[in-house]
Amino acid sequence: MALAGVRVIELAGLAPAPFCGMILSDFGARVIRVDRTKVSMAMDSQARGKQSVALNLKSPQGVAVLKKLCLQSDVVLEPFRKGVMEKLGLGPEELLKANPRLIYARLTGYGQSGSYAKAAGHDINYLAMSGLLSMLGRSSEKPYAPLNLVADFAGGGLMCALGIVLALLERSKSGQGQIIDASMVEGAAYVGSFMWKSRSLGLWNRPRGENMLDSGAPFYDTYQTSDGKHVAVGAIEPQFYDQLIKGLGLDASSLSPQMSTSDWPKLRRTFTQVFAQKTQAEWSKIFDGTDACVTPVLPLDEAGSHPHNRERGSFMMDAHGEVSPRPAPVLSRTPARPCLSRDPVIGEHTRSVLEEYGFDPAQIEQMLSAGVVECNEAKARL
Ligand SMILES: C[C@H](CCC[C@H](C)C(=O)SCCNC(=O)CCNC(=O)[C@H](O)C(C)(C)COP(=O)(O)OP(=O)(O)OC[C@H]1O[C@@H](n2cnc3c(N)ncnc32)[C@H](O)[C@@H]1OP(=O)(O)O)[C@H]1CC[C@H]2[C@@H]3[C@H](O)C[C@@H]4C[C@H](O)CC[C@]4(C)[C@H]3C[C@H](O)[C@]12C
Repeated sequence: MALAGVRVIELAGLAPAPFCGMILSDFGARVIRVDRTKVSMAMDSQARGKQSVALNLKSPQGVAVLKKLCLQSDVVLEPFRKGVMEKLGLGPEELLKANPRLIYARLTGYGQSGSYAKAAGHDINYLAMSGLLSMLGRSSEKPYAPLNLVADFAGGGLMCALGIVLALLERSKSGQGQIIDASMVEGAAYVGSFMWKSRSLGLWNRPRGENMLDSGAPFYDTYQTSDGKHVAVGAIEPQFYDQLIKGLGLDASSLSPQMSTSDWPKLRRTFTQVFAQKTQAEWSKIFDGTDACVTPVLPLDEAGSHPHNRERGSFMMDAHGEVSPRPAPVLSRTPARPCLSRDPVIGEHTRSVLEEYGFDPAQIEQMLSAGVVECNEAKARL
């Protein structure tokens, strides 16, 4: 796998950093998640392939353990508010001095500088600060955050993984590590570069929800079908739009021109009425195999069984029968090989990892009784 041999220490966080760690793990990195002690249940739903070490970083010995782990690792990934790691004596200066090859990835909302750097926040706040949230939502409605996809995952976890891979690539030439300041505001904004750079094309001149790609255009929207399901329509180019009109059984000469924005509400009403006359499956029968750009809106539990996705194996099932997306993209020689067994129990690998990183059994026992570390191998066997 592409990242085989790369060792990552991931400090347990909420959603973006776990996703970043899971990507690295799916593509072959060894990811050790450092959890807090005295936590009853792991809240990391993106723990695939990771190991868990439970370590109390509020004790000097716990900090020393983390330093030792980082000394023999390639990447440390931290998801805390600015200043938390420094307060623990685990700041980048300290860790990079000990291991100059270390890649120190800091995944935060607002970045490591600026007046918001220390403020709490979540996806919706970062998306708002990126400028993008102002563009999301239907006409005459307030801005709407599309789940926590854009800042937490696209601009956060994924962008941080890109930073780590870039830093690993660069290290193969320079031999040196570096610090990654991954701000979700900036990552989200960067993912949205098209929106900035296409303003000159007039793509966003109209109010929110009234432009071509923000649900303003009737040929770029979703419609309800007679069985209460939905289809997605993305027929932008004239040759594809013609096929949409044909599939809907409409007469093009009786409709206003596709790009006549003032006629869009009327056209939308027509499309709404027509789509409501057949079931989703009936529309699929009509549009599959055409270039009309009409697809069913699939719920999560149907996406995996759609023939196209099944043919490609786009979704996979783990040992517990849970279906989730196969890692993307697909690399021809060194594809991801995601772990299919269960997620780790908190502290399941404390003992084995510490032994591997050079702690002797007596030291581990002492740390266990002092509450510096926690081992839960037994719980994992239940
Ligand atoms: C699934 C839900 C997730 C939703 C995602 C949400 C939409 C997001 O946007 S996530 C992105 C959040 N932002 C960031 O990650 C940016 C960077 N980070 C931060 O800004 C902050 O970390 C913070 C704002 C996110 C959190 O601030 P906080 O003050 O809590 O923490 P920090 O200042 O960073 O300091 C960390 C302190 O912890 C110490 N630490 C760390 N590791 C250790 C260790 N190993 N040992 C000892 N100490 C450690 C560190 O030293 C710091 O200490 P100090 O403060 O003293 O310096 C989930 C969101 C909410 C969840 C639910 C909720 O938790 C309630 C229930 C809990 C229950 O257990 C399970 C069910 C819940 C309902 C739970 C369910 C889900 O998980 C959630 C819904």
